[in-house]
Amino acid sequence: MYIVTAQDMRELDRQTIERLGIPAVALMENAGRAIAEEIIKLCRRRFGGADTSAAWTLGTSRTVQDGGARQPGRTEAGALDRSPDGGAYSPGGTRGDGVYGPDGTWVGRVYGPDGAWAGRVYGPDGTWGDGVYGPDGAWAGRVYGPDGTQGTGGGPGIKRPGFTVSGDAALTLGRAGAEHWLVLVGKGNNGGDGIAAARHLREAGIAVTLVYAAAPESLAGEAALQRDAAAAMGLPAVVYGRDRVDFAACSGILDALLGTGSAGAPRGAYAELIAAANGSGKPVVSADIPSRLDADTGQTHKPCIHAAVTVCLAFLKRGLLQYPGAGNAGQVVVRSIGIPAALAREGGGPASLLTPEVLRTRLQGDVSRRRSPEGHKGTYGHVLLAAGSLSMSGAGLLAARAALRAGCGLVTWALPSMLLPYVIGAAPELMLAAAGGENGTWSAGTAAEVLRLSTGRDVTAVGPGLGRFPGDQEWLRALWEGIDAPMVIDADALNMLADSDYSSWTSRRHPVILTPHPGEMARLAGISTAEVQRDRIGLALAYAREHGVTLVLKGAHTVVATPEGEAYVNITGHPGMGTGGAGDVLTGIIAGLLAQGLNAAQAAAFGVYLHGLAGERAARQRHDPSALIAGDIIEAL
Ligand SMILES: NC(=O)C1=CN([C@@H]2O[C@H](COP(=O)(O)OP(=O)(O)OC[C@H]3O[C@@H](n4cnc5c(N)ncnc54)[C@H](OP(=O)(O)O)[C@@H]3O)[C@@H](O)[C@H]2O)[C@@H](O)CC1
Ligand SMILES: Nc1ncnc2c1ncn2[C@@H]1O[C@H](COP(=O)(O)OP(=O)(O)O)[C@@H](O)[C@H]1O
Ligand SMILES: [K+]
Repeated sequence: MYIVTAQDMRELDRQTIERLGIPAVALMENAGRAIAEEIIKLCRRRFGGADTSAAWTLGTSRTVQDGGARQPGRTEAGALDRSPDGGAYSPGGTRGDGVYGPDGTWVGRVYGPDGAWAGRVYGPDGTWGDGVYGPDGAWAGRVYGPDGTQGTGGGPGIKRPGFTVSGDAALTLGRAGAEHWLVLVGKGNNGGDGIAAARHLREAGIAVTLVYAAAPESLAGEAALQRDAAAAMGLPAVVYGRDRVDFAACSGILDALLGTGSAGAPRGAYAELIAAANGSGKPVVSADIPSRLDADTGQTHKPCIHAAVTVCLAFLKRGLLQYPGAGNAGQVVVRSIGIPAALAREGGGPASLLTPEVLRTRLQGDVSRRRSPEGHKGTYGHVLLAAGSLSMSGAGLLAARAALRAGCGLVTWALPSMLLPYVIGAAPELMLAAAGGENGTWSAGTAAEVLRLSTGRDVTAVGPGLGRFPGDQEWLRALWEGIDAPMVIDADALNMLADSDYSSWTSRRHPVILTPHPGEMARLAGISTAEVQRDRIGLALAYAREHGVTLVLKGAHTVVATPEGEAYVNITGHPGMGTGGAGDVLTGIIAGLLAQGLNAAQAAAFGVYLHGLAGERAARQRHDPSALIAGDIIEAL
């Protein structure tokens, strides 16, 4: 899934319209339909799947895969469901709508292999009874078996006749009459998308009222065409500031005020409508992006819409992945509107969301972690780790153990000799090597020993728990220039780099992966942490390209950027991972993957993805995610 800037989007739009000859209004129609469909899904979800109108077409079920393991909580194909506890799976991997957890709370819905909503729950034998009831006795919806049979009263299925007719299930809502949506319309194309959606909602029997932020006469182009079509259909419309808008009476709000063409803080009526929508307590669905979120950086202007769902059109916008904006977007659903992905590829490969599919296809990585039947420890590579000091020996231990759990064959951990007796036995699988440092700290003179130890090793990782010491920049330079294998550089070793003019060092034959958290990134780039966070994707891309390194900019939605100008944004992981040592674990994982032969981009991307997944898994095993500690991530790998 591609991630684009507003400028990329305008260019892709232009090419679709000019090169392919697809009229702009056709794209807007597609956008409107997609938004309406997502609103209808939201309406169904709100009633726990009790809506039966679409049930007469059969959904399919799918198993959500994450590189081999089933992954509850992430709907991969369309929706970025960030709730780690979003779904319940049957042993067969199917999940239904209206599924209730043991505590009586609704746990979510299921998507089929084609990305279509499966809608209902299947029993282990493939049949389903007429009603599924939650623990509180409320009816949770009806279920069809994979063969199209539907049971009654919990009994086995009744075969339906061979001839069936189905309607437009995606635009059908059984209890549509109970809904009334306000559609907030800006004067640009975002507003045009909203009006097109309103027409489709109306067709589905949902009452809509258009609320124009500006005089309707100010709309131009395709948006004006939509305005006229809506008027010709008799859609009720009011103008904010002139007519009364009753937020209390509506059941939901479509935010089509401002999209990728907007800039700065919202003005006048726009600001008032955004504040009123946020304060209404009603679910808000945003068209493309929440109004006044910066589509490129994720910065939010005041006020900015807080959406329950964002229906992002064509391609994922960068700002939807970057905080704070990501926190305003709710569930993000990316919907096609007829702009071919091939155009995005031609345009030089923008950033991608890090999914198993992207790992396999764009990065061409083997994410199976398969072992060869005739493999042995030598097959899977040897990591040398230079890490740990008296007050931070645990950082080295975490990184070393994580490398082993990532599957590499051997790990040698070089550490100050004074610490050696204390860590012997802490992880018996490790090999230990003393590298100077009688007082438990590193010294510049240990460079020669680390270089000697690196000979014949597949990768060297330096940094976790290293500390700073006199002459450390020259120490790192010696390793940089002398180690004839890929390197992973983390923690204090990054601070050494930040204090050095390392672009003047002899360039390396083998790749370097830097894994800074935002504070370390700030030092590397010579800017403030706030500036780093302002545009993480843009900064990572620029830094990786300029310095010829693979950069892993850590933090929520870690960005991996390559020297060739590609970026990957990861969405596995969760806030429980904000705990000391979690980054050391990542360093170990990436080094372990490099040792097994993955290239720098593959190891960084797959490492970040796995690290997040393991963190999610580990958190589920705790009573509360905040109890997670870094070692748990290793155990969950
Ligand atoms: N084929 C297509 O066309 C496709 C279009 N698509 C859709 O179009 C959207 C982009 O549309 P867009 O470029 O028209 O810009 P948009 O976001 O509606 O806003 C511009 C308007 O807002 C105004 N305005 C700006 N800043 C403001 C502020 N701070 N406070 C208040 N007002 C402000 C500005 O007014 P002005 O400053 O000119 O007075 C101008 O009138 C995109 O997000 C997607 O939804 C997609 O479906 C793909 C196909
Ligand atoms: N909110 C979050 N969501 C996802 N991942 C997170 C979150 N907070 C922290 N992490 C991950 O945890 C790790 C923390 O690394 P770092 O700050 O270097 O910790 P340490 O230096 O203690 O090892 C990073 O990989 C980061 O991406
Ligand atoms: K919007």
